[in-house]
Amino acid sequence: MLRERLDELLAQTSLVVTDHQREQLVKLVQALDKWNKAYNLTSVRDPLEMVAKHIVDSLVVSPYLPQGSLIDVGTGPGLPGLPLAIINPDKPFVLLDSLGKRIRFIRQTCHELGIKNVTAVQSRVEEHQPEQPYAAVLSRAFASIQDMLDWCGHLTDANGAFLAMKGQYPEEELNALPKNVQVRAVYPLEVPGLDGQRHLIALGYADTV
Ligand SMILES: C[S@@+](CC[C@H](N)C(=O)[O-])C[C@H]1O[C@@H](n2cnc3c(N)ncnc32)[C@H](O)[C@@H]1O
Repeated sequence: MLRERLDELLAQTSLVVTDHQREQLVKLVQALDKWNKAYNLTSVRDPLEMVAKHIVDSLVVSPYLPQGSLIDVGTGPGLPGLPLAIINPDKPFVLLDSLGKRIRFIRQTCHELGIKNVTAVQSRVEEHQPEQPYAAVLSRAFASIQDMLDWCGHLTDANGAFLAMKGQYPEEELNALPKNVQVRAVYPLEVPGLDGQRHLIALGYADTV
C-alpha cells in the first residue's frame, strides 16, 4: 500500500527517484510509524498520510537545492532532510535538532537504511559551529523567517542561501524583513496528495551578494 501510494504521487511530479530510493522512502515511513508510538515524532499517525505530508512534501524541494552541503535546521525526525538525502545520495546533509530522541531516530534510520550522506547533530542551532559554511540552510515548520535568519546567520557565508518551506505565501513576514535581507526567489510548490498552498522562499543578505 505504501509503495503504491508513493509511486502514484511521484508519477505526478517530474522527480527522478530510483527503485532503491523508493524502497528506502517506504522504509522511512515504516520507521516513522514504528518509532512514533514511543517517541512522538510526528502528529501524523497514519503512515499512508505520511507519504504525501512528509515524504512528497519534502521531495518537491529537491530541484531547488544548490550545489554543496546543506543543513536542515529544526529537522525533527529528519524532515525534509532525510527524504532529500535519500534521493540526493551524493550531496552531504547535516540534520540538526535540539531534541536527542529525534536525533537518535535519524541516526538509527540512516544505519538501517544504509544512508551514508547524513550527519545528525544534536544542538541548539544558535550553538552549532560548522567546520565550513554551508551552501544552504533549509527548514520546514521551524521558525519565522526573521528568527531563522537571526539564529542561523552564522551557518553560511556571503554566497549562502536560506531556504524556508512555508504553506501560504508569507507576505507579512516578508514585508517586515529588514532592507539588507534579499528575497532571491519564491517557488510555489505543487505537492500531489496535498490540498493547500506550499512555497519555498529563498533568501540571502543583499549587501553580501
Ligand atoms: C515543529 S518541529 C518541525 C520538525 C520538522 N522540520 C518537520 O517539518 O516536521 C520543530 C523542530 O525544531 C526544533 N527546534 C526548535 N528550536 C530549535 C533550536 N533553537 N535549535 C534546534 N532545534 C530547534 C524542535 O526540537 C522541533 O523538532
